[in-house]
Amino acid sequence: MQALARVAADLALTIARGPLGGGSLAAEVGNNSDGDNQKALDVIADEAFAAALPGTGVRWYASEEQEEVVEIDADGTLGLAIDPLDGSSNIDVNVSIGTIFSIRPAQPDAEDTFLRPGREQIAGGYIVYGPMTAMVVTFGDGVLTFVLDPEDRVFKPVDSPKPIPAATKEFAINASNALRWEAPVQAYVTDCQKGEAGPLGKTFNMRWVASLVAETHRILSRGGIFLYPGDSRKGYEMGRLRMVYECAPIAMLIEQAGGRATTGRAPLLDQVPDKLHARTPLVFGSTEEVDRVTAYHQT
Ligand SMILES: O=P(O)(O)OC[C@H]1O[C@](O)(COP(=O)(O)O)[C@@H](O)[C@@H]1O
Ligand SMILES: [Mg+2]
Ligand SMILES: [Mg+2]
Repeated sequence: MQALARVAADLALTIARGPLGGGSLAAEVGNNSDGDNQKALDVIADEAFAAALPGTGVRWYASEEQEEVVEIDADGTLGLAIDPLDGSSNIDVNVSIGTIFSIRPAQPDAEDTFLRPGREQIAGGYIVYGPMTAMVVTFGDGVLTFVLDPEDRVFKPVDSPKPIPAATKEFAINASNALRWEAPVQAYVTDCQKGEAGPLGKTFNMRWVASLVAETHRILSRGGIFLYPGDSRKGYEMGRLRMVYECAPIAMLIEQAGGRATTGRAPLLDQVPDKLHARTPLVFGSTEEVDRVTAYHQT
């Protein structure tokens, strides 16, 4: 955790300086294993986290930016899966971005460490680089929040978020894909949009930041429901978000904060990914609405 915090404090400074560091942090520098464009900051973040890990007890390092698991220390007891830079499309528009991490017991086999249910995580969390930089983490017994003090560059504990309210009137989904969603998701969002006169009987607000960390931070702060379902675009049958280093740690945090996280159909933390970069549909947030989405999938 100290190594993660040190790198995060450095990244927060790099991000805050933007172009003052020389060159664009959003410059395209290649493609990752998922076919995504890699931005300069994706690579800077990945290299910085990997370089900070020797001697910390981490054996296996799995990153969105690397095709395969990397061995750090052969005698380490932990596996670290990481999305070094989440919300890459927001780097050059000065909107919140983040890092998502998941810590697991190391297994003898590199991939087998991560191809297991999210319930086996030791810790899950994120760092959000926004108007303030904060680290939010769970070790399986509630949620802890630390804010980076820019004056001395130390992460300091602050009050934990209150439990996520069970009821909400705010949903988050990339509505540009509406015509391609599966029928249950189309039906649910249409019913949200019908407002008070519709079957849900309340008027909803909508948000879409396009940074999973920022959406999670908002939902931990005031509730809400987030959906990234599968859709009919090629390669998006299972949505966009990756199970091992995006969805599993976020789901652990959300459950620890009293919310719910599912695939739309079943608890996310019970699912077993079939490959390191496997995608999964993700629905999480306030329990009443997440349960409602599950019910729409059952009818
Ligand atoms: O551009 P879209 O389809 O709205 O997707 C936005 C989602 O993609 C992501 O940016 C994916 O993460 P990366 O930036 O790490 O690839 C999420 O943070 C966000 O929720
Ligand atoms: Mg991401
Ligand atoms: Mg990323």
